[in-house]
Amino acid sequence: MDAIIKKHEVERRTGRKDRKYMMDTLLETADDENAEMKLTGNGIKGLLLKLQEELDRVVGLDKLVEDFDIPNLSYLQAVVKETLRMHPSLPLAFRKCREDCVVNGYRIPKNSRLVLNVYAINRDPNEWRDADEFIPERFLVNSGENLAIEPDELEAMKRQNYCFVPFGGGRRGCPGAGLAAAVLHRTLGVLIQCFDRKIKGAEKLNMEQGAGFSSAMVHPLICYPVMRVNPLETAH
Ligand code: HEM
Repeated sequence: MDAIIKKHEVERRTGRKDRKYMMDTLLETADDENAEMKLTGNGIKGLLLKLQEELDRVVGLDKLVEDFDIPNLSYLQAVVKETLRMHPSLPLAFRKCREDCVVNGYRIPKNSRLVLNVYAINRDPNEWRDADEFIPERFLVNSGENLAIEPDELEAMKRQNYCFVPFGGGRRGCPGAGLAAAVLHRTLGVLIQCFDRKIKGAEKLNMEQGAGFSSAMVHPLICYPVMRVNPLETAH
């Protein structure tokens, strides 16, 4: 993989290229400093305070977040969705075409290998307002964007015209989506409920995402947890 990336990088930089492949698009995105919103320390602080306010109001301070609390934590759900939209763990999904077909005017011959660019679909500027900005509010019911959180994830995706596909879609869509969502909400909920955090280098925080087949950050985020409330103690 390193060799393929290197070859594309060399060809791109020396202008020796007559065709553009998906790898080139991914490399361009990695190079473009405007392609990724850089969340500031203050931006993250405001977001975390909003999450803590919701958790305190809905769950309280004397018990941990539980599964049955999740439907009432709309902002937490919106943050998880917006994170998966901007940073899908698998930015590409793969298919093989079983018969000749035409999609959007493009003829796709039988047996073609297809790579679906989940990253680009989730940030399609025709579907998303300010597509490269982290705006969890877009998923809230009153956002006016018709992307509101719905109990039936697959139905919601269909209505959104498949513009939000962090778990892929169709028959080979991720079968672990429900489990992943449950674990993400509960884990993130408990972490934010119980801890504040000190971010190393918060003043020049950079959320830039690297190129590649998993969504690693270019600059790893290092946080130190600071106990905020301990519901396990408060309960006794
Ligand atoms: C945040 C967590 C996760 C994300 C973002 C994610 C995303 C994805 C994506 C994009 C695909 C490809 C779907 C497609 O080609 O249409 C996939 C496939 C798959 N995922 Fe996940 N996944 C997650 C968690 C999980 C978990 C927890 C499990 C199992 C417990 C799981 C099991 C699978 C399996 C077995 C496939 C292959 C399905 C097939 O080829 O038919 N995933 N996942």
